[in-house]
Order: sequence, then structure tokens, then C-alpha cells
Amino acid sequence: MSGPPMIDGAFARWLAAQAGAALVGLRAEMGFSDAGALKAAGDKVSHDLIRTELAKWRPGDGVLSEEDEGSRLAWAAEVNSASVSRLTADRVWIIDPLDGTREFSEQGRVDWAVHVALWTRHASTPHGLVAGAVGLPAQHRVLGTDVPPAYPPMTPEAATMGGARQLRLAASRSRPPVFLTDLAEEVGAHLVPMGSAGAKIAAVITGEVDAYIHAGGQYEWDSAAPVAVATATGLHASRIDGSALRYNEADPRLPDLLVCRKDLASRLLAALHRHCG
Ligand SMILES: Nc1ncnc2c1ncn2[C@@H]1O[C@H](COP(=O)(O)O)[C@@H](OP(=O)(O)O)[C@H]1O
Ligand SMILES: [Mg+2]
Repeated sequence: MSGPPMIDGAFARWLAAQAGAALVGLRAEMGFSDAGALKAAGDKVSHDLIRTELAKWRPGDGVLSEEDEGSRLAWAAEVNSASVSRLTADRVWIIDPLDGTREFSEQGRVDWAVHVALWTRHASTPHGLVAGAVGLPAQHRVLGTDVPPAYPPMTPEAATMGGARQLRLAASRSRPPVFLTDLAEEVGAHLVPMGSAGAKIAAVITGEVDAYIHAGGQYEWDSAAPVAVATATGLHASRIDGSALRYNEADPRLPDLLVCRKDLASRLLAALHRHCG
């Protein structure tokens, strides 16, 4: 019997591709006249598909999903954390079935993504992410830890900061951190507004932008898969105070992060310290 790949990284890529194809089909079928209906259907179709395949092919693993009330409310007072199975599981899939839901509902936009990451309790890295894939269906690509992309090229202009080419900082289209305009001016950068944390981190991975800074709110599922791929590629990924990103915590809120090439990390962290430390 043929099935999806056995190896977790390749399985994550397969799952992201399956969900991506379903989402592309949904956009074609529903059109863009009712954005609210398209967003709701996109979240549901992708979540149901990923949940079904995980239950079938990885039945013993835990799941933390944006669309799953049970895992989402693990920190809330009314939920007994002992009853949340992912908190005692050794392997937990952290998924965002549709990241950049808003952009998904806008015709022509390609900055939306499917996130599939695997966290394990005994991983050797602080973030604990051992596999991951970021599907970018409208860009016809999936980035994954199974075949980590090449480290992005470093141009001499970017290395000198303030040289001929300005640094490019990806930022949320709809909720950029309030300090980011001042910070960008200070480090000689210009902002590149984009939807979806996955699409922005993918843009750092491919070298389209030099860094992604976010603050003010996000959850583990918004960054787990893209951070897994970014770090497999050798990029820097941390909280904006430089501390480690941690996943499968009882409280899945993970409100800020910096992803960039390693050569830029200390300068951007110093600037972040000045602007919001
Ligand atoms: N202040 C905030 N609070 C909570 N979530 C936020 C947030 N800012 C961004 N996000 C989430 O991070 C993802 C990327 O956001 P953005 O496109 O603005 O960069 C989106 O995920 P979803 O599309 O999965 O909801 C969005 O909901
Ligand atoms: Mg998201």
C-alpha cells in the first residue's frame, strides 16, 4: 500500500502540499466576492484535511493547531492543563492550516501559507522543532527541512548597512509593530509590507528581504514551521530580546520574533533593544 512519506520532514512537506492544493481549489471554486466566507472555508478545509491525515498517519502524536479549541485554550483558567494531551506528548505537530487568512481572501495575493511543524520533547535545540514545511501554494513552492534551502546570499551593500542598497525589513501589512518605522530609519532599512508570518520568513530564507521583525502578538503556530525551516537553513531566529523561541508551551502565545541572516542579528538586536528594550 502506498502512502505518504514515512520520514517526518518529507511527510510535513507532503501534508503542506496536500492542504495547499485544496486551498488553491477552494479559491478557484468560491471566487473572491465574499471574503468572509472564503476565509472561513479556507481555515476549515485545510484544518480538516491536516487533522484527518495526522490522525491516519501519525495517530500517536499530539497536535497544536490554530483552529483547534482544545489545544488553543491550554493556558486558560477553565482548562485543566493535565487534560491537554500535547503537554505530556513526546511528539507534537504544530500547525497553522492557513497563515495569512486575510491575504488568502484577496484576489491576486500570493502571501499566504500552510504551516506544518513537528516539535519533540528530546530535541537538541531550544525550540524543539525537528521538522517542518511551509507551503506557499500561490507561489508554487514548499520550503521544508527535508531539503533545506541554501543560505541566502549576502551582498556587500547589505553587509555594510547604509551602503548602496538599503536593508529590506519584512513587516506585517496590517499590524506592524509601532516602533518599526523609527527602527528602520535608524538602521537604514526600508519596510516591505507583506501578509503571513510564513510568507515573510520564506522571503528571508530566499533572500528577497534581509529580515522579519514582529512584535505585539502572535501564537506558536504562526512561526513554528517557518522557524524550523529558517534554522535548518542556518538563519538566526529568536525573540526580539535575543532569547530562544520555545514551542509547545502551555501558553501558546509567542508575541514577537526576529528572523534574519546571522551577520545582521547582533545589529538588529541592539536596535531592537534601543527601540523596545
Ligand atoms: N498582534 C497580533 N496578535 C495576534 N496575532 C497576530 C498579531 N499580529 C499578527 N498576528 C498573526 O500572525 C499571522 C501573520 O500576521 P500578518 O499577516 O499581519 O503578518 C496572522 O496569522 P493568521 O493569518 O493565521 O491568523 C495573524 O493573525
Ligand atoms: Mg497564522
